[in-house]
Amino acid sequence: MSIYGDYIKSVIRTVPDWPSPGVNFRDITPLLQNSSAFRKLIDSFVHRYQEMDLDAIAAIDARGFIIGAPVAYELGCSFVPVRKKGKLPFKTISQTYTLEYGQAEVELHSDAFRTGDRILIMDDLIATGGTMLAAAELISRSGGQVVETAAIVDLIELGGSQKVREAGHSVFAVCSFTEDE
Ligand SMILES: O=P(O)(O)OC[C@H]1O[C@H](OP(=O)(O)OP(=O)(O)O)[C@H](O)[C@@H]1O
Ligand SMILES: Nc1ncnc2[nH]cnc12
Repeated sequence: MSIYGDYIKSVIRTVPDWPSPGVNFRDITPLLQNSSAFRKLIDSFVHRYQEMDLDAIAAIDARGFIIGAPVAYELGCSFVPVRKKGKLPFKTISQTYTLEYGQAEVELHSDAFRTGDRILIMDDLIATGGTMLAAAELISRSGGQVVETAAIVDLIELGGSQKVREAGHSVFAVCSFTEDE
């Protein structure tokens, strides 16, 4: 959690029963609309990672791009998109993962990193952890070193961040939500 964690959390909106009954959707659009909150969010990440000697930020399609690009710009490191299947034009490596219903696939350009590059993976939110784990697997397979995985929100009760940690990766989240919040 960052020093701005409680404030950032207070500007995230919960939309009950969206996109389906029983889901509490954690909507970051009010946070993005609030320039002061968005600046604090990006500054939190920059502060945490400025001494970590990162080579690149690998951000996950689509909401991960919103935070990954400004953080890469501020840190002066590369920005690498981890995209949903079928969006990247060059040679790709891909990783399938399990969603609540069915499977999905993320892809990375095969020349995105050099062996040993220090990579931070960024996404807006960790729920079951499937997306973050698939991205980490892709980075590792392409020779990158996953320094940390980072998100704005951790839905702790869904167990995703725990799974990512059990796979050997460090996890940083600016704030977290329990189901009843
Ligand atoms: O931890 P998980 O259970 O894998 O879920 C988290 C992922 O789900 C959401 O993305 P979504 O696939 O809805 O795509 P979007 O960013 O394009 O909205 C979110 O942005 C994360 O990437
Ligand atoms: N509850 C949730 N809120 C926002 N994004 C999500 N992605 C997966 N689960 C989510």
